[in-house]
Amino acid sequence: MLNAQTNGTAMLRLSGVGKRFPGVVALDNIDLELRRGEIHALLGENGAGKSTLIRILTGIHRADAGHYLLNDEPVRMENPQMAQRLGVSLVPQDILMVPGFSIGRNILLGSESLHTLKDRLNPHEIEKVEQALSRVGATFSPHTLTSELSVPHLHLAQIARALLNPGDLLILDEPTAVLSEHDAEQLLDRLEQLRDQGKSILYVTHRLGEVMRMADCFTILRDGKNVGYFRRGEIDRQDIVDCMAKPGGKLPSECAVRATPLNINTFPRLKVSQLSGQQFSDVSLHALPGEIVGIAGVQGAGHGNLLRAIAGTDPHHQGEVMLDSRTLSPLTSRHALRHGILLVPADRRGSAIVPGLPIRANIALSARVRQQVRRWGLRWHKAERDMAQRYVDDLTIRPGSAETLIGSLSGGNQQKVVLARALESRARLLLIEEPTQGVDVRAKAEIHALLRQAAWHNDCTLVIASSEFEELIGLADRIYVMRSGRLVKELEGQAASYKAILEHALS
Ligand SMILES: Nc1ncnc2c1ncn2[C@@H]1O[C@H](COP(=O)(O)OP(=O)(O)OP(=O)(O)O)[C@@H](O)[C@H]1O
Repeated sequence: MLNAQTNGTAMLRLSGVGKRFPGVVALDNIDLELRRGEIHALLGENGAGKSTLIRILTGIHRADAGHYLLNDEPVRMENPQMAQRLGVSLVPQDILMVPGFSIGRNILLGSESLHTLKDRLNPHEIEKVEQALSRVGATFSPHTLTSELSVPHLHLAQIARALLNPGDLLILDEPTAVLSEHDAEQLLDRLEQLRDQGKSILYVTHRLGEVMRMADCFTILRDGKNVGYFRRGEIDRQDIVDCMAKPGGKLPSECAVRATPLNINTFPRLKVSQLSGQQFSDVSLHALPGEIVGIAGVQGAGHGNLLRAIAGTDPHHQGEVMLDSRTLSPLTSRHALRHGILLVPADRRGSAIVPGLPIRANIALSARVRQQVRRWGLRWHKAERDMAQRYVDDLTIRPGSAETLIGSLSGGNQQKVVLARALESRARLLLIEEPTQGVDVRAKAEIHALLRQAAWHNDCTLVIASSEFEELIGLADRIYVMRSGRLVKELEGQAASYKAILEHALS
């Protein structure tokens, strides 16, 4: 066990680490020191090299160059098991769970008792998992199958797994990207406790508020290079953004104003009446043509389930959904899609990309997109390429060619491609869960600009479910607050403050 005396000494030292992928230098000559009892923020735009560095530290990738000292001993991390043995714990960006197993088995994977029958945990193990789950605020049972849980719940379970027996070096890759503010807060408190116990924490996030609050030092990567190391107090939020951005890059304006006001006397594009389904009940709401409507809720509030039911992907028990004054019956995903309702789910990377296809083909996976780029009824490759390249440029997707395989993009850049597909589909109603999870500050502003453009200029109605309330305040014309499966408040204009949303979402 570490003690206060060892705090501040180096736990890990990297020098000259490099990694190349075909056509990309992902990491170039990186030096990094992680000290005991410190939270070290690793920051950078999408594609800067953060996940690659983490994969090297945890034995998932091998570095092409450089040295790695752990506790002053040179190591060559052969695989993730070795990293775990040496006390390096990881909360990955993607969900890494065995699909048919219960959450309990997934959390204990590799350390279950030998006497345990298949998929049966003994009472001691169940208690251990329950404690691990409750430590991160999760309320579901250890027996729940992974297939029954939402994406945020799966992430919470992964965090619980890493915190069960955290090694001396804990690495977290965007752990709060899909968590509600409440759960994120709880995690940050827990990390501060672990730091006080002498653990070293390497923390990757695009939520700069989090690291401004708790990080002791910051390393900033840009295009695979280490462009800055700062101690707390030496740098503020704006300096970080400036340091992360490529020279000459500019954030799109976030404070745009709608050119023509919404016509509140027109018939709603979407009208939901007394809809009940899995984890929500008796929901009535409406959205006008060209309106951006937010549904705010903490994780588990049911806002994601509601969106999926409106899109016909999840079943509903009662109530109806009308699009442009026509009742959608039957309310199936195929039917909804035919009428121009498109869902962008939270698990975009898991469910919405084909890794072996280029960006261009991934955007054109949607039949609605393919219709836009046809000539004389045939697929028109040039139009498809030009369309995809436009999004690559507008959303600064990197590497910057529409022909790049999507599987080789960083997580945030993959998210941008999935959103590009939704925007290009020219839907009448776009239902988006957590539109900017895992994307950097610049891309966030770019995505907001494109969403506004879709609503204001292309007459698309947007319903956005998010647990990031500040995002909704900046983006939505009106916000419904959802709590425990019910809409509890509708807020608009000045009344839609962060405090008001939080009060209704939690009380
Ligand atoms: N398996 C791979 N094959 C080819 N290129 C890759 C692979 N993994 C990453 N890259 C490339 O390496 C660079 C760094 O990617 P990385 O995932 O480390 O970025 P990141 O900083 O973690 O981004 P994000 O914030 O979006 O997660 C990117 O240009 C990416 O396209």
